[in-house]
Amino acid sequence: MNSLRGAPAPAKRGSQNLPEGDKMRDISYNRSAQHFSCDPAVIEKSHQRSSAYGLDQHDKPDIMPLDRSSLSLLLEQNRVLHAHALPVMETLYEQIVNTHNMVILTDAHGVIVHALGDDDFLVKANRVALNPGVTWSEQSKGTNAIGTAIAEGVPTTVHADAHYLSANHFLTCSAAPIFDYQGNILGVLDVSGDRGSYHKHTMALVRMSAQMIENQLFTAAFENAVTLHFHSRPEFIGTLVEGIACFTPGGRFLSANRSAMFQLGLSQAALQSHTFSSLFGLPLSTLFDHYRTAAPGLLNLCLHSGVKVYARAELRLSNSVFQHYSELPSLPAAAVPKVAPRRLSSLRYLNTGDPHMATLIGKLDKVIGRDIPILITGETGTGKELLAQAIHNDSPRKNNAFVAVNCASIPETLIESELFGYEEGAFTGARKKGGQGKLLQANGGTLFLDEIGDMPLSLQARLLRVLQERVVTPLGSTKAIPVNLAVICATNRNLRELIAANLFREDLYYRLNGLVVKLPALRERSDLDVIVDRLLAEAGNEGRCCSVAPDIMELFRRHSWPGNFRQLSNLLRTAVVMAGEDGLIRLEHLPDDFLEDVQAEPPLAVAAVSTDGAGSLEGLAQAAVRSAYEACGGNVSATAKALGVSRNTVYRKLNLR
Ligand SMILES: Nc1ncnc2c1ncn2[C@@H]1O[C@H](COP(=O)(O)OP(=O)(O)OP(=O)(O)O)[C@@H](O)[C@H]1O
Repeated sequence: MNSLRGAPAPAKRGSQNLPEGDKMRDISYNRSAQHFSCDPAVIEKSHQRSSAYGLDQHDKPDIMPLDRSSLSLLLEQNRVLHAHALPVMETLYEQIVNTHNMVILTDAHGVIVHALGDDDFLVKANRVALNPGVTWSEQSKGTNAIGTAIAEGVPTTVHADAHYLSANHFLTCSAAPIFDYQGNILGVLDVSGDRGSYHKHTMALVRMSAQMIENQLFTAAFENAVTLHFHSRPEFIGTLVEGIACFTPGGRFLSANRSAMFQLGLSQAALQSHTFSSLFGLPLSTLFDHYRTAAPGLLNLCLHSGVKVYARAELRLSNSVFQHYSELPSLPAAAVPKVAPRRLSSLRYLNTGDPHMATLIGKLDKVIGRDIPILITGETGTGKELLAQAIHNDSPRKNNAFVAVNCASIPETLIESELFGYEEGAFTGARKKGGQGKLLQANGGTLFLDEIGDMPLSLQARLLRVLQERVVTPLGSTKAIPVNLAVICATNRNLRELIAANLFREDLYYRLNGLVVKLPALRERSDLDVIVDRLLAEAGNEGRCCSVAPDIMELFRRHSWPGNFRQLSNLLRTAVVMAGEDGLIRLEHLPDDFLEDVQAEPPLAVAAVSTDGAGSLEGLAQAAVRSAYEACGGNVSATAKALGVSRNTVYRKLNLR
């Protein structure tokens, strides 16, 4: 049987033929169940069509399925739809199990591809053939949810005697079309059941499930694209209402789902002439830079309408595109893997040209994924935690938790329960249900023990046991729970000295130091220019580029940076704001305390800047303050505000007192 012959093409997405205003209404997610349930006008129109197809209400329905070879062809033709729909159908079925209902997937012509159902209803369903290979187009069965949803291109409920054929009056059915990214119907998701099982929320469930399948098909359709998930509320990212838009690696718009069109206020056709930067006012490279950081959060973007949205991007690019974007200025050719991974490496992001860092990353690359304990040393703010997160991100454990514990910041009395967890009532003040503990939270992932040198001796013994035996026994419990975790430790203290002073266990030290890497201090790094550019790009200046004046860069090179990255990053963030529209960071944009530190540094450090009196640092500072003072019409308070320094500093620099 091929009931499809002669059947009119399924409707496009309902909005496609509507004027612009109506399109927007359609994609505005009218959540009212009534909007789609058993609309009398829709049913009436469908009954007229059914009669025009020559059907009689008392006809016996055609329940013959396709023959075996046509059925396999049908399954093959709908393989992708079926693969994406199946998990969604199973979840939907879990919601309605034991309610005398079936979940049905059809192709674009209403032929059933797959059905899941309650046993008792299946018997009845068999009578009307809600089985694979049977068609439920309007031409074949008259008015019914599947066929009518296809004909109308909208979610449709057909209840009881709203069905055209009296043989189907015992049914209640809610169906939602599944569209591809061009608005063509790919198939229909339907829940059909005994009329007594009607529930007003069924349609909402079906529509949400169809939307879920659409979103999955949408992202799968753009294998080699940059996919942006966005919404004005961060909690909605990853949900059905998120906007999804795809771009070519060069930034050209490819396609958007309904929510994206609604949020952008543009139809699919209007979006075709857009690019990522025309829609979001930023170059696409912003995304690539953002995702090279070890722990990228949500992006803040601004739509061309001025609405602020949060976004998460997926950069599913081919190797060549990945290399184009990930090549770092100083990366030696030999260090670029022949076959680059398909996602951006966090470790490579940290390799900005300093040879010491390149060697360190090379060593880490070799041990990653081998569960060799890593000990990171280095001064405060050199990026120990960032490096630990990058190691985790590049490891096979990346999809599991990265749990960081700062051993110095947790009171000694709490660190045991914090790490090992506790049973209900293990100690006074213990939470009712007990606590899981960081070791168990990190199970399957990576545990980062920061400031390990500050871990109390008594706990060092317990930690050693966990690392040796790979089991955790929560406080107050006798049950040992197996754990599988990678351990990365960090310290800015000298553990050997602590061992000599009997403050750190030697056996634990040897357990933890599978590979010891020392992060260089910022003043020792040769890639300060690249680092400054990166931090400036991250600091952002409402889309404008910011740079550092050459004399200030020289100052940076000579500063000792006791706070390392933390200090530089904070300083630049403030300086970017102070520089404002100007975009060039000059002396007057640097904070007072930094200038004072620089002046207090040994003369050698300042000497290069101060070749003569006028060019001295103090001279530069005075000139900067004087020019700001003049620009502010001699107003000390305004000058101080403009420079971000205290009024006293202005007085001092200008010798006004
Ligand atoms: N390579 C880097 N590029 C950009 N930012 C960095 C880099 N390394 C560190 N930072 C930033 O510097 C700050 C300090 O980094 P992090 O906390 O990793 O340092 P740390 O060595 O663990 O510090 P502490 O010893 O004080 O705990 C963070 O804001 C981090 O994002």
